[in-house]
Amino acid sequence: MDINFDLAVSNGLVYTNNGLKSIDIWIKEGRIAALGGPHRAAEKIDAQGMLVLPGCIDAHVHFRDPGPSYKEDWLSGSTASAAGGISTVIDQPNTDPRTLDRISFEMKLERARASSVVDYCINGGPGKIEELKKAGAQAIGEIFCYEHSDPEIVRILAETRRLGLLATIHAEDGSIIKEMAMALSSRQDPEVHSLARPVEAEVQAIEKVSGWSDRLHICHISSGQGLNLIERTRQEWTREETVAAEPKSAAHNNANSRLTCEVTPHHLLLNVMDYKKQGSLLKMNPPLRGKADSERLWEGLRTGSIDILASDHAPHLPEEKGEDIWEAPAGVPGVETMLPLMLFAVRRNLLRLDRLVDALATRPARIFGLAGKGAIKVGKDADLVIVDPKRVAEIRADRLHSRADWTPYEGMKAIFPRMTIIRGSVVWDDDLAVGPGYGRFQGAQLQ
Ligand SMILES: NC(=O)N[C@@H](CC(=O)O)C(=O)O
Ligand SMILES: [Zn+2]
Ligand SMILES: [Zn+2]
Repeated sequence: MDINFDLAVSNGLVYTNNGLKSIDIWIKEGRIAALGGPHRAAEKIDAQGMLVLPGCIDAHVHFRDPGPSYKEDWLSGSTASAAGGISTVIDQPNTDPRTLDRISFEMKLERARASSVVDYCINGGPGKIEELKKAGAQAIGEIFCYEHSDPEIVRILAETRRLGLLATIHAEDGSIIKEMAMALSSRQDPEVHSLARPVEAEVQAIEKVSGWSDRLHICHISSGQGLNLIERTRQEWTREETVAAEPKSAAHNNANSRLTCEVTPHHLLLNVMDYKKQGSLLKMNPPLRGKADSERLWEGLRTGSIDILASDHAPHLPEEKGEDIWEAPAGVPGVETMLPLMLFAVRRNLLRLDRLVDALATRPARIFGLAGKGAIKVGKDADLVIVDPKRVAEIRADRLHSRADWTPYEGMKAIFPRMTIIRGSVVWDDDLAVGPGYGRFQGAQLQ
């Protein structure tokens, strides 16, 4: 028999579109070329006793490069990703300079090209949207609602929609935050951050943007009320669709796929009570809420009404975060711990494995238009995560790879992947196994 394939991943329990199967994966030229054998391959990875999942997509990371790269850069951020089973990231535009036009986009692209070890997409901010589209922006956003006036947001959403791009929204209304912050300015306890950015700010922003566009992705929802509003809006949009003269058929015209949303691990696993132990380290936007909110978010993730998990990996150094609660920068790291924490959640029966794969691979690939990614299927990129479901470990910041150098999940149990494979090459095997720049741009234009 000829050696037809470059690599075989054998004897694993493989997550296919038809469920978990004991099946061998045959890889050629970076793609999945066959499922099931027998065939012959130049190299073989024995995945006996392992789960083999599609490589995960983190649709929301802040890699700080170009910009304050002492907090993170493309190499450190992508190494953390690979170690956490993330094979593709989508980077956000609030870098320095902000990614608002072709020049700043290309500057970031060049840095990612030189350093990223995982595949990547780059979002454009609400600047020169047409230019950003041509440069290969995956989506526009996250659009920080609290940074813009209502008419500005209306204009940004209209232009984004006209150009056929997806608008991703950081839904917090600025006027509510301003008012609350003023009223609370004498308080110094960390909880004040959650009070100054109340649930109403999230609800109000979602309410507004969903009246201004009919295709939106809401980032990092934090509250039960926010989720309830998303669900109600989908129902309204569905009713409008049913009475519309032209029946809409394509999946993208369905109200459920026109209004999508994401949740972060921190809004699921942490709540305002955790300020007691971690104080201003837990300052992030949107802020932590009560336990009832987290429970409602878990429920939304389980039912699929929350489409995807995304980390909102927002690294800052602990010494910066320890400042006065009003002055501390907002954001927590999370790209490396997301899949491991959620695999442990599956073990605890908080989430089903099929929903986890849907939320970290299938749906992000669909929502962000990554046709070659998101499934173990012939023809797709051979992006695989190999997991030993029995290997439970405690999270320790000194074993993680982000320059942030701390984690809000210290001591929590998690299941880190054994190996991450991207386009048929082992990228992570308890250590980095490729050189800087292995990752490839997944944008529409410049592949
Ligand atoms: N989530 C955060 O608290 N901070 C993010 C920005 C953002 O996503 O809002 C950051 O870039 O630091
Ligand atoms: Zn945000
Ligand atoms: Zn963000």
